[in-house]
Amino acid sequence: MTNIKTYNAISQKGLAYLNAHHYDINGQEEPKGILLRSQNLHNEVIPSSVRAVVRAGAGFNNIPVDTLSKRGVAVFNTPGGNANAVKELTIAALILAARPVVGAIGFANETRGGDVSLRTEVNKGGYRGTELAGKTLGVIGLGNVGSKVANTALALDMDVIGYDPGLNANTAWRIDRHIKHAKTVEEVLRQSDYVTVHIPLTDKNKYFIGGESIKLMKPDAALLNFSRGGIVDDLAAKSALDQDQLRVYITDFADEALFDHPKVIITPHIGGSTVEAEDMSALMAARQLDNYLTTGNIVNSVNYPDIDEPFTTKYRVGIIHDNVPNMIGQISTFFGDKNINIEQLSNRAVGDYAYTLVAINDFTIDQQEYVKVALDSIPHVILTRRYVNDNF
Ligand SMILES: NC(=O)c1ccc[n+]([C@@H]2O[C@H](COP(=O)([O-])OP(=O)(O)OC[C@H]3O[C@@H](n4cnc5c(N)ncnc54)[C@H](O)[C@@H]3O)[C@@H](O)[C@H]2O)c1
Ligand SMILES: O=C(O)[C@H](O)COP(=O)(O)O
Repeated sequence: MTNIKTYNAISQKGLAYLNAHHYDINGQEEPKGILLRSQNLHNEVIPSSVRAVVRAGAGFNNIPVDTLSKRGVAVFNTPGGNANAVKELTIAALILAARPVVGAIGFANETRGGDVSLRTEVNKGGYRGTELAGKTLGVIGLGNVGSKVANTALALDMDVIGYDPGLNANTAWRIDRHIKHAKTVEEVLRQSDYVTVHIPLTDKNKYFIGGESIKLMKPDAALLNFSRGGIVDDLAAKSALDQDQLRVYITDFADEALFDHPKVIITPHIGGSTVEAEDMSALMAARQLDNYLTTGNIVNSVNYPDIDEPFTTKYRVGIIHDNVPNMIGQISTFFGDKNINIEQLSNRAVGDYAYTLVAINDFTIDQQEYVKVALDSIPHVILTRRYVNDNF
């Protein structure tokens, strides 16, 4: 059986899917795949047997993607699998930023003894809040999470302004037409009463919201970070709170520097922690992993191009290679040399890498051995794998 190594608590739905498809979970064999959530893989030794690493979740900054790409290991995530969960918690955070709910609960518990209702009624004035309706929400990053937050905020009668230079024709349709599109992040920061960040942690996005950005915000604005620690400069946020340049900071990422600050609310990275989101992300991850290992189809990869074709021939050969000229010519020549008929050839490239999937019906053992050696000898080929269709 093919062994899959897991890290973190992976929902039973995903594990059951793999079990039902004849995988062993954390068995004795060298693993062919790794399934994980937030475990930091940067310092782990990843066995040479591993062909795929799948993140049940959105953020993949915990995975050494560049190193794995050079080794021919496909890395996947599960976009959108937990977006609704993060949206709901972000909306809760907006309400916590508008109404002093946390303090009010503490106050209610302190009024025990004597005439409770009289004391709460006399003193509740200290817990008056404001309403979200009519205020402006700035959303930085309008991907799976940000687009849902933005659309929901409209339903709360907020005005919404969004910023995402990476939107394309496929992703822009998710966003309600009443959302104003900002050309610069500065526009969002200046105009918003609430700013929420939903972007990945990359080298470019490290401290995307720092001291200078916070200075552009209204002094009574609220800042929300349900993306990743390190996207907002927590020390800059703390300093702005201390100098009344920011009203409240709510983050899903604990930081020693922020503990016990009266204007900070910290949650322990629970944005995606709902039963539904964990089930959905694990199931997506398990399906994508099985699909890749058994058919060579790549869906939701973060390092290689997606190719998702029905497996209608007896064999396929998947070739991961650098995105350089003349690869398809060289690959098909070797098949032609041995008189192997190619039924279909799919090729896509993204960034530095490309993927070629060759579909074949008649493929003798001799031909298979020749093709493997020949393809591996082509400069810029990173990995070749053969897939056999059991249903054929
Ligand atoms: N708190 C949690 O538990 C939790 C759960 C899910 C996701 N996340 C985090 O939230 C991030 C976003 O999740 P998602 O599912 O929406 O991802 P996504 O990939 O669907 O969307 C990210 C969007 O950010 C945009 N973007 C990237 N850099 C930007 C920048 N500098 N300025 C503006 N836009 C930028 C991209 O174009 C993309 O549209 C994830 O990368 C992850 O780190 C956290
Ligand atoms: O990027 C994500 O999907 C979230 O941060 C969720 O992380 P988790 O799987 O560790 O809860």
